[in-house]
Amino acid sequence: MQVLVTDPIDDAGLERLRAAGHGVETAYDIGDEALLNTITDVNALVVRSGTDVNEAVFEAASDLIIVGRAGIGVDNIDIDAATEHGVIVANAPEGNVRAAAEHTVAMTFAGARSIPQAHARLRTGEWAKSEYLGTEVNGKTLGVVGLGRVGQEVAKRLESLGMDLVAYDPYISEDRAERLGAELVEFDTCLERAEFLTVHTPLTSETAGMISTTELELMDGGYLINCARGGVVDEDALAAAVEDGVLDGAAVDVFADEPVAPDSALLSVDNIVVTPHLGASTEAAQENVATSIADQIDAAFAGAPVMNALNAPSVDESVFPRIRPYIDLAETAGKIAAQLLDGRISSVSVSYEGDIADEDVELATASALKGVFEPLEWQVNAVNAPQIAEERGIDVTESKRLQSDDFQSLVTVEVSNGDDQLAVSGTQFTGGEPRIVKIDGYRVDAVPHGKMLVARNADKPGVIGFIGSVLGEHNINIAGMFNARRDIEGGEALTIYNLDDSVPTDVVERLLADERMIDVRYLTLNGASDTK
Ligand SMILES: NC(=O)C1=CN([C@@H]2O[C@H](COP(=O)(O)OP(=O)(O)OC[C@H]3O[C@@H](n4cnc5c(N)ncnc54)[C@H](O)[C@@H]3O)[C@@H](O)[C@H]2O)C=CC1
Ligand SMILES: O=C(O)C(=O)COP(=O)(O)O
Repeated sequence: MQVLVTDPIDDAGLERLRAAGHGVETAYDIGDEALLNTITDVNALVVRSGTDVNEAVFEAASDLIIVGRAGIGVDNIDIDAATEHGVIVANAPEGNVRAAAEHTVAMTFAGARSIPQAHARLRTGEWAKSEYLGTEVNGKTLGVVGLGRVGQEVAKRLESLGMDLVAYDPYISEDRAERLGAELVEFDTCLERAEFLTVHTPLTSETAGMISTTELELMDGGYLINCARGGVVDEDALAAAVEDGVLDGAAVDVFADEPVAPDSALLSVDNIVVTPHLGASTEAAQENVATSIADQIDAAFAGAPVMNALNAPSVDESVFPRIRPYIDLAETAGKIAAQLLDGRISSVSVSYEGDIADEDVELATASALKGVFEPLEWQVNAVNAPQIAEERGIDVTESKRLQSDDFQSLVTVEVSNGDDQLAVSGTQFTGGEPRIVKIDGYRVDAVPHGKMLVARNADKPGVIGFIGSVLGEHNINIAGMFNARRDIEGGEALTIYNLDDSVPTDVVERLLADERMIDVRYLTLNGASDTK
C-alpha cells in the first residue's frame, strides 16, 4: 500500500509504516496542483495542519482509503467530501494535548510578563527593567472557552497556580466542569469575568469568528490567549483591541491563514506575543501523534477498526474479534438479500439476536448497508453507506434482542421495496464457520462465498435432478448444495448451490422456462449479480 505524507511527521511514524511493509513517500510543502497529480494512486494520506485536503483531493484520489491527521484539528480536511468518497478521516486526539496545554500556559506567562519583548530588547543591549511591570496569574480569573481535552489540561495547570476558573462550553455537563473546579457560565459572563481568556474550541462554522470586537469589549482589560485556531478570534479586531488598550495584551499561536502574512496586524502590535503554530511541536507529542496515525493507517489497510475515525463507525479493539464475523456476515446477508429482491429498495432493517446483541454493532450495520448497496453498483463502503442510505431516502433500522431462539448469535438483514420484504440471516458456528441459515423464511445451511445459485421451485420429484443436469450440460460444476422446503410436502422448495463456475443469463432463463421453477437467481458474493 502507498502512503503519502505531505506535512512533516516524526520519523517513528514513517518507520512504523515502512516496517509494516507500506511504501512511504514524503512530499512536504507540496503545492495544491502537485498534490492532485500525486494523490491518484495513493492509499493513505498523512497531514498536519499544513495541507488543505479539499474536495478536489478526494475527487482525484480514487484509491484513497484513509486520511490520517497527525494531530487534533481537522478543519483543513473536508470531512463531508471524504465521507462522500468513502474515505476514512482519522486524527490523533490524545498525543499532543499536553504539549498544547503547556504551550498555552507558556504563552499566558509570555504575554503577562512580556517575556519576548524584554528578551528582544536585552539582546540589543537595552536593560529595560523599569518598562515592564507584569501581571500575576495568581488570584486572577481564567475564562476557558471550550473545556475539552486541551482546555481541561490548561485549566488544571493554571488552577494549580492560583487561578479561579470559569468556563463556557455548551456541550459539556456542569458536573464535568465542577469536577475540574470550574464554574460553567454563559459566553458573555465568561468574557466579562475572565482576566485571562483562553480559547480551546475547534474551528467550526459555529466557532468561526465567535470572538470579535463586541466580545473583546466585554472583556474590558486582561489578556486573550489563542492556541486553538486562528479563525475563532477575529484577527483585526484583536489587534485593534490590544492597540487601543481595550485589552492589556494577547498571545497568539494560530492564524486564520498560515503561514501568517508578514503584514498581518497581529505582528505589529507591541503587546501581542506570537508563535508560529508551535502548540503541538514537542518531541513527545510528535512521536505520539505520528505513531498513532501510522497504527490507524495500518488498521484501515487491514480492514480493522480505526481507533479515532471521525466519519466511520469505530470499534474498540478489544471487542473487534467478537464482532468481526458478524461484520462480514451482515455484509454477506445484505448482498444476498439485495440480489434476491426485485424493485427499488426502500428500507433496510438489521437485527441482532443473542450474544451479538450485547455488542456495539454500528460497524456491522454499516457493513450490512454496504452489502445491500454493492450489488446495485453504488460506490460504497462502510464509511459512506449510512450517508448513501440517507441521501437516497432509504430507511435504516437497527434492532437488538438478547434472546435468540436457535442460535447463539444471529444477524438478519431484511430489505423491502415497499411491497415485499426479504430477510437473510447468518450465524457463526463454533469453529468459526460462517453460515447463512435463513433465506426468505426457509431454514437453510449455506456456506456464503463465491458464486451461488438460489432456486425456488415447486417441491416435486425430479426438480433437483433437472437443475443439476442443466448446469452440467453447461459445464457448471456444483461444489455444494442445500435444499430446504417450506413447511408442507408438495409446496415450495428452495435450493442453494455453491458453484465453481459462473452461470450465464441464458442458463438462468433455460431453468426459469421450466414450469416447476418459481424463481432462479444467480448471485455472486464478490460483486454485482450478473443477471440483474
Ligand atoms: N496550537 C496547536 O498546536 C494545537 C491546537 N489545537 C486546537 O485545539 C482544539 C481543541 O482541541 P481539544 O481540546 O483536543 O478538542 P476537544 O474536542 O477535546 O475539545 C473541544 C471543546 O470545545 C467545545 N466546543 C465546541 N464548540 C464550542 C462552542 N461553540 N463554544 C464553546 N465550546 C465549544 C467542545 O464541546 C469541546 O469540549 C483543536 O480542535 C485544535 O484546533 C489542538 C492541539 C494543538
Ligand atoms: O493538533 C492540532 O490541532 C494542531 O493544531 C497541531 O498542528 P500541527 O500538527 O502542528 O500542524
